[in-house]
Amino acid sequence: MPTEPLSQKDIEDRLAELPGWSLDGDSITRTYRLGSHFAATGLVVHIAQTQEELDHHSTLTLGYDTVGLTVNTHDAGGAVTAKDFELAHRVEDLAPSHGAA
Ligand SMILES: C[C@H](O)[C@H](O)[C@H]1CNC2=NC(N)=NC(=O)C2=N1
Repeated sequence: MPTEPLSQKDIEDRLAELPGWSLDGDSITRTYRLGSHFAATGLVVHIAQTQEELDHHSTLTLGYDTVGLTVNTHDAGGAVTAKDFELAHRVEDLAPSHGAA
């Protein structure tokens, strides 16, 4: 997976395919709402497993019933790369099984 920084247009085009995700400074970010604190915690664990598989890690924020992700690519100097979108798509695929909205 390439780690070249993506252009602003490429980022915007890719975000258009990811409802709920947005650009926050030099990172992409999404907050999921869950049905309970326990469900939110379970989602965090599942995301952590996926991040280990990808060897690509976001900053995860666990709230009462929310999970926030904020990610960019350290190896690209903190720019947004295709690896960040790969993680975003993987999380989008697994979040519904936790009842995430
Ligand atoms: C050594 C290890 O493979 C690298 O440090 C990985 C770990 N997780 C990572 N996560 C993120 N977000 N960006 C990286 O560049 C990165 N690099």
